[in-house]
Amino acid sequence: MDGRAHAPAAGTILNALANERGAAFAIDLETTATVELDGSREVRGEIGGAPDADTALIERCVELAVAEYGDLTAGTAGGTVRTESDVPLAAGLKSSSAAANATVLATCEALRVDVEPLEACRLGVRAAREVGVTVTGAFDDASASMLGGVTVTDNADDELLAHETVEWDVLVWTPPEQAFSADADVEACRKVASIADVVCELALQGRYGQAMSINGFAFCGALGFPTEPMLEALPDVAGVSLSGTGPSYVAVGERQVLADLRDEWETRDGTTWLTTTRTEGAQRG
Ligand SMILES: Nc1ncnc2c1ncn2[C@@H]1O[C@H](COP(=O)(O)OP(=O)(O)O)[C@@H](O)[C@H]1O
Ligand SMILES: O=C(O)C1=C[C@@H](OP(=O)(O)O)[C@@H](O)[C@H](O)C1
Repeated sequence: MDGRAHAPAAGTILNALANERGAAFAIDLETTATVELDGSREVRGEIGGAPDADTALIERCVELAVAEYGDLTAGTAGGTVRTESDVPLAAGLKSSSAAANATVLATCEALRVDVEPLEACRLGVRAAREVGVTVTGAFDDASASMLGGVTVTDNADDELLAHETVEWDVLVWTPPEQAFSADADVEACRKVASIADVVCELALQGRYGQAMSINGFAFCGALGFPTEPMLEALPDVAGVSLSGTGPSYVAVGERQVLADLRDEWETRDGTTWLTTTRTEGAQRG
């Protein structure tokens, strides 16, 4: 019983580490998961190109999806899961959400069951909480990846507050470091909670660019990332922010403005992508 699915990465509008409310937008980088269920009673995970990375998240996603939707008497417990990804791991671009969503959907495909997208998304969030790769559950990132477009969420109860389709050009810069969400300084983030409340209000009003830039300054301050990349982007972009807990930065705005900014961001080490938002979220097949 085989299944395959893919899910996009995302960039940040509001980091949920301050007040558990978050907002994110799907971007055109993606992760593909392939699941084979063989009744072997154990799930073995593999991450393409990263043999030493932690496979607990995708293994737990398969286990939970089989337990929830599989017929265990039909020999579905156990098997293999493999991801292939364009999304750098632990770079603030929601590699974990993309991997979890793709894996849950690939398992549903292998089981030949239809599951409502937000239900599948919440299962991946549960897996992320159980294996400890998240602080709040990151339903903001997971829902943006699952649905496409922008989502605003309350991660305290995995509630979707807003979902909007957007078509933006996006510039991403990923320095050559990693920053695992589970290691983030949550106490420092909580100090900017009153600023995060304002960012949330702006996001709920659809003022995403302003929301992003305020988020960026607040969380660069709280997490100790430089604001220079943001100042290089402003005032010409519509919005710019540290993405997630870093180290990546994302900017949105006119394509030519972003192309000029890319020339500046490219003088630093790392990788830049001039890409777009994704209106279509995670898909089976
Ligand atoms: N392609 C992938 N396949 C399987 N697991 C992945 C993949 N990408 C990320 N993960 C899981 O997510 C963890 C990183 O999550 P996190 O620190 O939140 O980074 P990000 O901001 O990229 O989501 C990794 O340690 C790994 O467990
Ligand atoms: O673990 C979490 O609860 C979160 C991690 C952060 O994202 P990254 O995983 O991209 O750093 C953050 O932006 C998100 O709102 C919540």
